[in-house]
Amino acid sequence: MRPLLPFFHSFKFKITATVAVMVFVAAIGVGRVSLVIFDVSMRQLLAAQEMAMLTSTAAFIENDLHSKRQALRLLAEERPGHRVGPDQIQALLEAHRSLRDDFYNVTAFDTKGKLIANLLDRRTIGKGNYAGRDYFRDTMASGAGLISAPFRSQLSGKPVVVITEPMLAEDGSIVAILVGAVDLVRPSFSGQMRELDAKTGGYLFIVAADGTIIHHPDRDFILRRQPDDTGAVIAAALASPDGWSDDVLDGGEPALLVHQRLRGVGWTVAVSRPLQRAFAPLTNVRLRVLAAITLITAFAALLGWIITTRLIRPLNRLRDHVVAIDSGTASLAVLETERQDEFGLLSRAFHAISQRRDQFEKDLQQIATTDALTGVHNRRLFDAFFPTALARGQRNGRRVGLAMLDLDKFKPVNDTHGHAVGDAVLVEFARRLTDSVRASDTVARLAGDEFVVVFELVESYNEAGEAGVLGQRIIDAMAPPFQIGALALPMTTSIGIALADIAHAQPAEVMQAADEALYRVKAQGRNGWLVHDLDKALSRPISRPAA
Ligand SMILES: Nc1nc2c(ncn2[C@@H]2O[C@H](COP(=O)(O)OP(=O)(O)OP(=O)(O)O)[C@@H](O)[C@H]2O)c(=O)[nH]1
Repeated sequence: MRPLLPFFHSFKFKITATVAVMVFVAAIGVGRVSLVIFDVSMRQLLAAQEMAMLTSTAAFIENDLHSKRQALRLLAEERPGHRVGPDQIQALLEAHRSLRDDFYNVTAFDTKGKLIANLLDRRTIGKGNYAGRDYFRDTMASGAGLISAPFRSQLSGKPVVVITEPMLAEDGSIVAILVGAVDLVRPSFSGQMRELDAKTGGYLFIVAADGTIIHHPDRDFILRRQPDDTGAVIAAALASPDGWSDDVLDGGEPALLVHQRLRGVGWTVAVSRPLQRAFAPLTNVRLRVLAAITLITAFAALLGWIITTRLIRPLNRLRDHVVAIDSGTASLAVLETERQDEFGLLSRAFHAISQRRDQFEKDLQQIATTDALTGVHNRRLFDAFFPTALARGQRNGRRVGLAMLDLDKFKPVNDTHGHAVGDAVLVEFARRLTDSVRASDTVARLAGDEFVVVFELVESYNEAGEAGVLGQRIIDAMAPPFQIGALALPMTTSIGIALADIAHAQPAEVMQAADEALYRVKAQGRNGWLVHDLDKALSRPISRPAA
């Protein structure tokens, strides 16, 4: 399993995370703005709905009041005869008992304010005087019917509004005033209003222009003027003829208030709904928007992942190429792509850098393994190469030979002609040595005037002979004097050759054998070669005297 940490550090993950975060932020932003717009529109829509319902309720109440006035007016016009007395009016009222559908009670007063008829209770006739009542005085003064302000009835003790209608004589003078009382606790329109209350989850109330409550679901509020609990709501309802607001506190809770004024009577009908319930659909929408944002973000992350995976494919290929080149399973050529995008540029740049580095490594290798003076291999290369050459020979069944060479009497050259001439002699020696061996043989300078040649023998049945040929060829190559400037220096070399044993030979052993052979040639007068065969079958050291 791949470790998790590199995954989180991966370019793909970072891009995907960036895309997801950007989409999330954008979705949140768009979502919020949309929600605000939606919220405002929704509030306006809800308020408009409420207003439409309220308008129909207001129309219903106005119609109801109108029909009540109409009923009283018709009654007033049914004046019984020329001389109208209390008994006739009482009889008239009792003949229209259906008035109780519209009114809690209907009474009649004479022009002095004396009660002369009572549909509900005859016994009160003649008792009390109502001349001081506003509705009586105003009706007498104007000669026209009216709808009173709300008050508590002296007769019934109920909170009422009364509708008045003067009964006129033929000459137009007022004979009596008919008064229909509407019970505010049980008005005939209350059924309609209760229905409205239930529908809205809030409540409906009616308030007079002076703030006196005419209708309220809490009966204790009726006839009270702006009680503390609902004061703010009532003040807001009275503030304008009609409209809505959603920043009113009703009983400490934010409420949506919609209100409309009844033109005929100046009352205000209003609905108050707790905002939380009114805007419950908004909460649902918010949750849905949140779910949508989560889905969009997840989708964007997935899309980002897929796209990034596709986009960075060339980068992965480039990485694979670099890994393959590094492990030696591919050549630098795989980096030479035709792509024209950034990955193509990067790949070609890698190719150029790698080529330069390769060349540099080769140069470095060359410098590290070449003898600076003579240009042949140096000791470092020999030390690394010789054991592998031996092993390869053992694998292939080919014997390996090692010739160890040392210039004879080189010190006097230095001493006599100087170090520079000595250097030139070494260079010339190396050149002749290289020319006299096969291209497949390896020449190296170990130190000072010591050189070696590593060679693989071809004629396996006559290795010693072949080695001798090589030795002699080198001796012959050195025979002509070394021409160094004007100097012609006669130089010779001594050569010790060791033939490695195929089965067992170790580098040190072979080197020692070659060294011993060289020592023996030196001891025998130099300028010659000697072969030392390490093979058990050919244990007899073969030597040839120097020519
Ligand atoms: N010019 C020059 N001389 C070097 C260099 N390296 C070593 N030498 C000298 O090479 C000489 C090697 O001398 P030897 O091999 O010990 O002695 P020789 O005179 O060759 O005697 P034999 O080998 O016994 O014949 C020494 O004088 C070193 O100072 C070099 O790079 N350039």
